[in-house]
Amino acid sequence: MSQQPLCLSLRQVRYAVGSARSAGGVTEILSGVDVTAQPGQVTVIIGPNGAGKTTTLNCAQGLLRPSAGTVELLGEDPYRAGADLRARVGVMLQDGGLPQAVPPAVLLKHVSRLHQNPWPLDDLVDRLDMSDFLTTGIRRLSGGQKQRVALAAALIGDPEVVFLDEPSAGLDPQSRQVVFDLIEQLRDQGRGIVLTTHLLEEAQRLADTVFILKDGLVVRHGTVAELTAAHDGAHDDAQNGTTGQRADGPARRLVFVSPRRLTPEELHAAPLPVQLDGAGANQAGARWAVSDIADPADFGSLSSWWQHIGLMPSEITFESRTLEDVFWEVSAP
Ligand SMILES: Nc1ncnc2c1ncn2[C@@H]1O[C@H](COP(=O)(O)OP(=O)(O)OP(=O)(O)O)[C@@H](O)[C@H]1O
Repeated sequence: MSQQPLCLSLRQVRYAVGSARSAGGVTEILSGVDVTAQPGQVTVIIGPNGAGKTTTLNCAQGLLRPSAGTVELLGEDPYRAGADLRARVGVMLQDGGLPQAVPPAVLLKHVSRLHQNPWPLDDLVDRLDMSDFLTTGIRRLSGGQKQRVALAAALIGDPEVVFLDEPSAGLDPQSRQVVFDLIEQLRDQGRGIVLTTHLLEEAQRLADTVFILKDGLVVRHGTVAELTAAHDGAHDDAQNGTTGQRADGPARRLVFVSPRRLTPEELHAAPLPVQLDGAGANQAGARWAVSDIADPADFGSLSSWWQHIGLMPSEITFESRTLEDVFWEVSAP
């Protein structure tokens, strides 16, 4: 990865709730998180529910004070910094946090007046395709429309760094495209964008750098190409983050269709991790994925396994390895 100045750095950030004297004791939510972001890049944080993504963003924005570690946002400690830093940062929270009684036009004009060099409102309305509902009370807007208002509110101050917590949650494909295009424009303008998402296709498409969080720790990080390569340049951040890479070159994902259900014993005997593809069920006709086929020996061992269990797949296809494959590898218990 190129070494540019950072717009955000979290080093060994810990965050705990509760106290030793309370009934539940202390619960550590972040256990030493390292995340960095550069201007002109989209940095994506992914991880299962409860991994600590929102808590990481909250520490990065100065909304929470870490119990240990350091946070620098545009060179300052965001928890102690004043209004000057806040004016350079845009934030779109997961629950929007929008006032319900006013229409978007009133809200955005008000927020715009709080900034010295606001983004021209007409341009933002145009880019986010908001003109149809600009004068409707926010309470009456659909989830996707509210989402776009929240994004506009995060951008109206013309920020250098933008935090977006699940920006495309609840959006239909067309609105999602509008938001994706805008995120790409923000990146091209040299802003730093840090976002969380559960949509791994979205992460794969937008991310310059991905951080995968699990149980309050970054378990892997790198570019999408690094994370999905056979011999990857991605960084294993936790001891258990390694995936046992072997050969150089692009890794492939093999998908086979099983004409019958596979037993737990058969799956246990597989030479490589075999997982149901997507949300499929273990039944006749199920699609099974093997996510890290790096050389012919892998294919040979799979073939021996099929022979051993007496299974003739009705279909075999190779696909490129995706971020979703990496996600499943590192999020397996
Ligand atoms: N103030 C708090 N007190 C107790 N537990 C908390 C608190 N804040 C967060 N948690 C817990 O910490 C864990 C991480 O929460 P966080 O919201 O950061 O996860 P997340 O990765 O953003 O999850 P999701 O994908 O569901 O949005 C969760 O188990 C959550 O319940």
